[in-house]
Amino acid sequence: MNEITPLLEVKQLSKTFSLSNKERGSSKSTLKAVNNVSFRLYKGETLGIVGESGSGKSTIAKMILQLLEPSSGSVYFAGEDVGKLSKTAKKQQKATIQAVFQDPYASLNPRMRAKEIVTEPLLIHKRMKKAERSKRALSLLEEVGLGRQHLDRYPHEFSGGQRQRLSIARAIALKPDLIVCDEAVSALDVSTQAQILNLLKELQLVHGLSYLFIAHGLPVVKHISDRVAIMKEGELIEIGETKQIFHDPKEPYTKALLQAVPPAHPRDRQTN
Ligand SMILES: Nc1ncnc2c1ncn2[C@@H]1O[C@H](COP(=O)(O)OP(=O)(O)OP(=O)(O)O)[C@@H](O)[C@H]1O
Repeated sequence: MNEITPLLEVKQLSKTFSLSNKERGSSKSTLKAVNNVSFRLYKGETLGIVGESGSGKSTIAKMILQLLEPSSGSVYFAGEDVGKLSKTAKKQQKATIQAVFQDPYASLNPRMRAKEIVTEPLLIHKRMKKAERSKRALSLLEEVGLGRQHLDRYPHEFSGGQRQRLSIARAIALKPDLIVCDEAVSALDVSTQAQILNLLKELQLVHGLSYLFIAHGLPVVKHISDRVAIMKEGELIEIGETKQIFHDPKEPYTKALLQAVPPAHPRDRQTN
């Protein structure tokens, strides 16, 4: 990868879902969840992706994380077409792209202790022996502002913000290049949101991480994003420097989003 090769490049990415009869009345039909989306993300950069619920943000995230096959288009990582990699290369690449989701209750195994949760990726990718992993567990927790006293706790023994710190510790365990944050702070109250955003920024500086930061409202992405992309009904309708998007938006839809008090997402009812 040379200096100008983007870390991540999404080219004309589309995803169409077939809907069953039940979902769409009597006739079978399809839904274009993502339509011809292209963008680039560079090393050390944060790209915010904002759009209302159903605009296709998570579907893009899933295609980048190789959890969903694109219907057409490609995802390039460090200049390589992910769809064309061998099975082994794909597995290796998966380790370099990690994710933090909105609901740590759903993404953290309730029966695992914090020390096991944060080091499980190292076990899966056979990166370390047991003794080394225990040491790493503590350093990972410390990196996200938790401590020795948290090592043996289960997810339900943490607050919402602490659980998200745990998700972040797990996401950085394999020293990835990119973290996809899909509504990662949406369920948290405003002050906890700010703390988690600050933590993400610190980790970005220390580890040279890139973030794809997905949210349904613009305020959340304002202080973390270098650039912001706006999604509407599966299409990327505007992309620009954060300053430009906030102070000189081109699209009427972006202007409307800026004026809107973002509606509470149905999943945002969890309190800290
Ligand atoms: N597996 C699936 N089968 C059928 N339709 C799907 C599937 N996954 C997503 N969709 C539909 O695709 C569209 C885009 O969904 P997506 O989850 O990507 O949106 P989003 O912008 O992330 O919204 P949210 O913030 O609510 O998660 C929606 O209409 C959704 O119902």
